[in-house]
Amino acid sequence: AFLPACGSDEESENAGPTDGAMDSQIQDASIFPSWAFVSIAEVDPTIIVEMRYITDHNFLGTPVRGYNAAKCLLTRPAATALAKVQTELRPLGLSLKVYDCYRPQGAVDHFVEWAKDLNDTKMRQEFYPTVDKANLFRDGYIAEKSGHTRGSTLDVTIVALPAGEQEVYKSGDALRECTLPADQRFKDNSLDFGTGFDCFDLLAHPENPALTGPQRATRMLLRSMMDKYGFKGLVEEWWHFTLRNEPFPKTYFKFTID
Ligand SMILES: C[C@@H](N)C(=O)N[C@H](C)C(=O)O
Ligand SMILES: [Zn+2]
Repeated sequence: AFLPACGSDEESENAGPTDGAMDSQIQDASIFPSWAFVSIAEVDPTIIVEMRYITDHNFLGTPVRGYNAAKCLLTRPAATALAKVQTELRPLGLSLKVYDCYRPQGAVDHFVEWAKDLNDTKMRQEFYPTVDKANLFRDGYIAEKSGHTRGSTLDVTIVALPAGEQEVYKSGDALRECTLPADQRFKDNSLDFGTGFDCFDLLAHPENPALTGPQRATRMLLRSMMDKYGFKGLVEEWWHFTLRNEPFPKTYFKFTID
């Protein structure tokens, strides 16, 4: 049987504990461990799921390997903690919306292959308008060993209810910079966090001083709610969170999302 890749070199914000309660139980990271993972829809069906990497509307401009179903899979402790955040947000007329959850290692490998082709800048205008493609990994916007692959990391935003309409992206549509004001960039139904999702830019850094007061407050709301239930943010991306006490801090899973 395949033994999972293990190691601790990962995005610095995501360094987990040195050992995980469940790591030693993993036999084969290529097989879906249903005892350890769950679809968020089964835990809280009110959380909006908009898995971007199964679509063309992402920084590659093409569906990513390993995403065969639009499911948000998370480890059970991460899913339970996320449902608690949702329970606090709902009475405020707000809901979480997830863009990415568990990410198979094959998908990360696809990101790495894409990054090597510096001529493929199809989606640059929207997703990394000011950063050289060659620097996206170096600058911390994408990780070769990602917390997502350990199953307790997710990309998430907040939507006001009832959820507003969204634009539908079709391959080849004109792109607009993710750093533009909310009424000029891609029309997501998210609250205004100052940038779009997967906006690889200094403006996506949670503490960027150029944000307006309301944008800062929206980021603080998400971060404080996620923090309250055990998630830690990332310095480069306002949407990315990892469960601090993640059950598999050393296991990079390979199973596909089916
Ligand atoms: C690619 C982006 N959504 C993301 O999740 N970035 C972090 C750094 C990662 O790849 O783990
Ligand atoms: Zn992420």
